[in-house]
Amino acid sequence: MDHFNYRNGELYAEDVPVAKIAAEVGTPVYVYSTATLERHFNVFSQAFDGANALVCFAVKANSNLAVLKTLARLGAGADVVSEGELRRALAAGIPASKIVFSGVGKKPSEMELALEVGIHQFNVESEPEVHVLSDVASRMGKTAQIAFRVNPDVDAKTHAKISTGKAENKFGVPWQDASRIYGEAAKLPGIEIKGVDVHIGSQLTDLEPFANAFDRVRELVQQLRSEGHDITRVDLGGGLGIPYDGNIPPSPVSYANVALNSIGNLGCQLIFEPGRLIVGNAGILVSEVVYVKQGAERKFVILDAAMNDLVRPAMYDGYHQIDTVREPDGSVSLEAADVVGPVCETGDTFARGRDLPPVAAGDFVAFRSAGAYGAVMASTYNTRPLVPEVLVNGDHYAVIRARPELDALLELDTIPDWLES
Ligand SMILES: Cc1ncc(COP(=O)(O)O)c(C=O)c1O
Ligand SMILES: N[C@@H](CCCC[NH3+])C(=O)O
Repeated sequence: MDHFNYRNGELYAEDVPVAKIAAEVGTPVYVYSTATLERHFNVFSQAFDGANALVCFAVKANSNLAVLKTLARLGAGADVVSEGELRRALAAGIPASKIVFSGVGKKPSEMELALEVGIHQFNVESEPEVHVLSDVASRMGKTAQIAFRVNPDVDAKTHAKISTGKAENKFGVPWQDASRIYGEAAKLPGIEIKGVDVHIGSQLTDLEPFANAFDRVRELVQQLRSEGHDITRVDLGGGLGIPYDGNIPPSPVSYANVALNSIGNLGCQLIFEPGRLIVGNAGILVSEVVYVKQGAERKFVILDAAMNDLVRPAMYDGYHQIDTVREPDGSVSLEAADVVGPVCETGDTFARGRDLPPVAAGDFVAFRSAGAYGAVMASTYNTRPLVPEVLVNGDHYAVIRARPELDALLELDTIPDWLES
C-alpha cells in the first residue's frame, strides 16, 4: 500500500497534488511519501516483533539524507557499501552501532573510517579482504567485528543482473570453503568473528530460494559452532520483492516466518538489509510529456525524463506502471504507445506498446514504484542535470535535493594549460 492516489480527478502524494509539485519544482522530479516510508519500515520491523532483530536499511536503494533521516527516526540501522554511504548514514543520525558494511571491494581507507566510528559489523566477502581488514584494524589498535558473507549457490529466480547467490557470482566466500576460511580468520589478530551473512539477490518474488539459503546458513552456524566459533549473529541480507506489475510478492510476515523457522531458534541476533521493500513504492518519478509522435510503425510518447533519471527499464527490463497525473476518465479507450525519453539511445525506452489513456504535450505522467534504485542510479548522461527529489509529509512538501544548475555541470571539467592558448 502506498500514499499516491487519485482524488478529485488528479493524483495526490499524501495530501499534496502531484501536479502542484511538478509545476513548482519542474519535471522530471522524484516525489517520495513520508507516510509510505514509515509504513513500510514499520511493517517490516513489526514482522520481527519479539525477535532480536536489527533492520539495516540498504542505503544503496535510496541514499537521500532526508529519506535516511526519516528511517533513522524509526530506529533503522543501515547497510552501507562505500565510504560515501557510510558518511550519509552517519550524517542522517544512524548510529554506527547499527551500521553493517557490505561489498566485495572495500578499500583500506574505507575500513579505517568504519573502524574509527565503530560500526557494528563488516560483512567480509573474501580471504584477501579479511587479511587487509585485520592489518588495518591491528595498525589502529582495534578489532573488527565480522561476519563472512557466504555464497550459498542458490538460484534466487530473479533477473540475472541482480542475482547474487550463485556460485558463478562475485559475491561472498565459496560455500565449500567457508569452514576453512572461518578457521583461518579466527587466528588473525585484528578480527573478531561474530556471524554469518548471506544475500542472494534482489526483487525476489518467491520464498523458496530464501528458505534454501537460510537453511544452509543454519547448518553452517551449527557446524561453525561445533568447530569452536562463537557465532552470535546472522545477517540474512535483503531482497524481498515489491509489486511492480500487479503481481503481489510474499508479505514481510510470510518472509519473517521463513526466516524465523529457519534461524529463529539459534539464539542469534538477526540482521536484515531490506532496501527496495522499504523505499520502492514510497516514490514516484513525475515527468512531462514533451511530444506525442506518430512513427512509421508505432506511436511514441516522448517524455522529459530519460534513462539517465530512471535506468531500471533500460538496464533490467524493469517494469514500472505509468499513470497520468490527471485521473483518466473511465470511459476513455486506451492507446498503445512506446514511452521514451529524449536521450539519444534506442535503449532510452521506458515501455513498449504500453496501453495508456490519450496524452498530449504538457501532460504529466508518474512512474510508480520508483523510490528504490531510481534517483541513486541517475547520471548526467547527455549533460542532463541530476533529477531533483521532493519529500511529501501530509499536506506539505520539501525539496530534499534541488536540481543542480547546468553551470555546475560545466564547472566540473577543467581545461588543461595546453588547450588554453
Ligand atoms: C548486500 C546487500 N544487501 C541488501 C541489498 C538490498 O536488496 P533489496 O533492495 O533487494 O532489499 C542488496 C542489493 O541487492 C545487497 O547487495
Ligand atoms: N539496481 C537494481 C537492484 C540492485 C540490487 C543491489 N544489490 C534494481 O534496480 O533492480
